[in-house]
Amino acid sequence: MLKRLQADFQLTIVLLFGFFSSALITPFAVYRFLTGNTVVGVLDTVLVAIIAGVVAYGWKSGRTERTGRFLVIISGLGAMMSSELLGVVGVFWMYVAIVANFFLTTNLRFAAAFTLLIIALLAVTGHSFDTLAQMWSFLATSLLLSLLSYIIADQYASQHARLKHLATVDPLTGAFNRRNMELELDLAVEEFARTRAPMAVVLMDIDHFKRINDRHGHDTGDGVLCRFARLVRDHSRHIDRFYRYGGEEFLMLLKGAGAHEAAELAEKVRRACERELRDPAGAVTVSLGVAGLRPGESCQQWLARADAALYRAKHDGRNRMVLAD
Ligand SMILES: Nc1nc2c(ncn2[C@@H]2O[C@H](COP(=O)(O)OP(=O)(O)OP(=O)(O)O)[C@@H](O)[C@H]2O)c(=O)[nH]1
Repeated sequence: MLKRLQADFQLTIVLLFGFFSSALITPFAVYRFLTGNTVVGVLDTVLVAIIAGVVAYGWKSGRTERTGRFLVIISGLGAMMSSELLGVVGVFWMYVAIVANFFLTTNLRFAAAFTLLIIALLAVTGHSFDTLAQMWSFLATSLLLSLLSYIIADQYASQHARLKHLATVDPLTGAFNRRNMELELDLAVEEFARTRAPMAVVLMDIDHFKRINDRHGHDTGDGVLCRFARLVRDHSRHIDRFYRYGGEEFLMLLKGAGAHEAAELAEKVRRACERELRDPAGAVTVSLGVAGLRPGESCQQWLARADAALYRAKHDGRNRMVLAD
């Protein structure tokens, strides 16, 4: 669970929002029932149940962004409902909804548009306010809070993206680094156990790379690594994850693809390298080992089979792809 939260910060926000909003609304629901306000009590209970259901959906499906947007709509409608039913006392919940909206989704335009819509609806209908002064105060403070929340969320998102890039990407080749690879492979094994959607890895190793360094220098070696990384990206799907495993060894994780589909991609990459990857002395080739994830297999066992396949590709003469047993 911790690994998933570490990899998906948006999911952490969704879970925290779900937990704290339910924990805060539940005592109010009980209070409404005890004081005879059954309608609001029932609505609060339904709201908590919907939030819990949506958060559970997000956790199970992994569709964090969609879940966040559902929660934006639910929290906005919930705050509007409480304002309409309870009057100015209920309006306080609008402030919680406004701040939450800008952090539950990364689509800040959607958050801003929806927030402005509910603020406008509440102000225009005017039922929730006892005086015109209250309505204008709400309008001014809620718009100011929306603006500040937007600015902070926007700043936070760009800083988070920059830090994430630094922490997860290999600066030379632009591939994801090994730390990120280990985390995502573990998550892929968990996802496979949950959904049974096929997963495969392709382990790739540039042939005689030491010779390139020795003959032409380290900078030429670096150039070959970069061109290789670009070639692999050009020949893979945008959902495939490409990591630098170490040195001149790389790994591709293919979600939703079985071993044979992965083997086709690996063969495409091999042929592309043979055709297009060059050092000053001529063609540079690559060897590849492919393994589909099997039920009950651990991450280490999966990688060991891909590694054994790569070893066979090297042993059988290099510049070839081998599918693991
Ligand atoms: N230029 C460059 N070289 C690197 C980098 N990282 C590792 N290497 C070199 O990659 C070479 C790997 O050599 P080996 O593991 O012997 O493999 P190889 O020569 O490719 O031989 P085979 O894999 O058996 O075909 C070593 O000489 C490392 O110094 C890097 O970032 N840049």
